[in-house]
Amino acid sequence: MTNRLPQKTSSTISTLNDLAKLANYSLMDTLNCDPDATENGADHAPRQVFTGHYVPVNPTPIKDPEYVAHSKTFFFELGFADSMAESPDFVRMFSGDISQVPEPMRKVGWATGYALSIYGTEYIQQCPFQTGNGYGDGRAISVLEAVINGQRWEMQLKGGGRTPYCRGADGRAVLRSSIREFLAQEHMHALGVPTSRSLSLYVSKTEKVKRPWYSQGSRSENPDMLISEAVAISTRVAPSFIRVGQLELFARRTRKNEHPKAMEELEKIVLHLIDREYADVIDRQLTTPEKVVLLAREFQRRLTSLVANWIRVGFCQGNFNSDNCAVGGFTLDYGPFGFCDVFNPHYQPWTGGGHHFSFMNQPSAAQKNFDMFCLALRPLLASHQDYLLELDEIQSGFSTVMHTQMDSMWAAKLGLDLDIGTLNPASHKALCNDLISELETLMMQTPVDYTIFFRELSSIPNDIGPLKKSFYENLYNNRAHDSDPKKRDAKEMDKRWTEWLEKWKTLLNSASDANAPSPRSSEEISRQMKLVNPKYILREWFVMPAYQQAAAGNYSLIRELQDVMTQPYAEQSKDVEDKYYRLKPPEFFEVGGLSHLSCSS
Ligand SMILES: Nc1ncnc2c1ncn2[C@@H]1O[C@H](COP(=O)(O)OP(=O)(O)OP(=O)(O)O)[C@@H](O)[C@H]1O
Ligand SMILES: [Mg+2]
Repeated sequence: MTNRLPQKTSSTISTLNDLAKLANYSLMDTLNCDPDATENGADHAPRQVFTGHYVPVNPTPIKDPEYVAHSKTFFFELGFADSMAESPDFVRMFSGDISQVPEPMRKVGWATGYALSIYGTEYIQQCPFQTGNGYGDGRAISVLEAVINGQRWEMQLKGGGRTPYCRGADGRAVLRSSIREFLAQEHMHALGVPTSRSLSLYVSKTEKVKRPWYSQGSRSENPDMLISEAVAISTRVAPSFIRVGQLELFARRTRKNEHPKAMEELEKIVLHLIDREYADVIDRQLTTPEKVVLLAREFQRRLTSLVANWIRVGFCQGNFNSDNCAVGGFTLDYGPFGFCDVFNPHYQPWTGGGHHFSFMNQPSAAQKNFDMFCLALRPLLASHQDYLLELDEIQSGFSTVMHTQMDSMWAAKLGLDLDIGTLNPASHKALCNDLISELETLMMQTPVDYTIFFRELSSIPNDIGPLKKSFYENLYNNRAHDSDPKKRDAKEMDKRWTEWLEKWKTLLNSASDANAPSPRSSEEISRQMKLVNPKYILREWFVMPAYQQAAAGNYSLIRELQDVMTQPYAEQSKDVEDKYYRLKPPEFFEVGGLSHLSCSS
């Protein structure tokens, strides 16, 4: 199994038959199948799965599927013709009916089991059997692995019906949550943040399910009604969908010696993961312990970089459990996520998510997932003390690596170069750190719109006038009652902002002074800053009208958001700017479904 298989050289895939020729099922062909599974994939009732890496299971098609959207960008990257998205056989397959797919595609999909840790604590009670054997892809079913232009991709239906891991739920996703995930994945990709991708989205014209949700304008924290919503199937695509929780499942079984093949299954999944996600950086010839240590180092690099990127763009993964943490190091599961409007380190879009998964705590949440990942690898190094020590070292170095990533992320957002050859690099770094921490305080106290603030700063304004476009005056006025005298006086605040701006400029200038190896012009700094500080962000109050209109069969806002949000760094038209480069209107604060979500499915 390798990612470098013979492939089609021509990049045009115009029909499902063209795509079928690229099918290559590495997971089903090399990993262990659950021996208790039914052969025909009609395995939809909740049950315990004791062994094996996957359960063959057929998706349940949605009734009367209708095309909603496909990602033109991703189709283009894959070499897919746009016309395919609405062609009957493609629609049939990606709305859940794989009974007629052309060979060598297979007429059976697969779901995988995984374990759950929340912020570093192992859970089994969410599993209805209290054993952890019922937990896994409850409504995500993979239907294809294909090698396209040298890259292996797995295509997975979300909302594809019940699997043995459904824990009694319906296996469905509703149109609302599917639109959110569909738009967010492609937006994140355009922002330069590693992510699963969106392929297609189809809705049922006739099939509905009930979900708890908020009544119009509700300010309550939890949903106050049940609504009936159309079901949808979106297809997401990634090199693999292996999660930290998946490694944990096999490691826990190994630790408890649950069955004779436990260790073998753990090793197999880890080696499979390396082939799927790390083949370019981990040599196939190495021994397992050597590979494991390299894997830990590389995953740590990817994970810390991912989280720094999340913070760069204002993204919060409100439910960063180990089962929502892809070991490939990309963003996975856009359920209780959100992009912050107002900068708030404690921002958490999901009411059930808790402070541990809030915006600025994501580095710690990532560390907890990394700890669980390392714990899962340990059985593979049990008889190799030296490698175990190396793993320990990597694990304990997490916060240092994370800090370095965060420092360079903030420096990039501020147009600063941490590594410039000034006379005293240590004092330069200390000045940068002071500047960043003062900025955090100011952004919080004012408060500012995170995206607009950094975008305005990217124009390197002469005074704080342009930055004030990002100030939430209404919130500021409310805080005028605050007992802290520093916050009481708007003039005092302006003064602090002005001082901060001056300090920032001094640092910018020192970075482009004559002593620097390659001084940068202001234009160049501004241009670079605009490549890391997006102008357009997928704010929840942009998405809500899109899914509301879609529920009435109008998909035009989805298309508009696809256009705008896949060029987040570009200066777009005046109309787009007026509509999408704006502070969050006061009436949207504290509104259920907009400012916070209680569940996402
Ligand atoms: N309607 C549903 N039917 C069956 N299983 C579900 C349903 N909703 C969620 N689940 C399962 O519950 C678990 C936790 O839910 P979570 O919200 O993280 O999932 P998700 O958004 O479906 O998952 P993911 O994107 O991580 O595959 C997942 O294993 C998921 O498959
Ligand atoms: Mg999930």
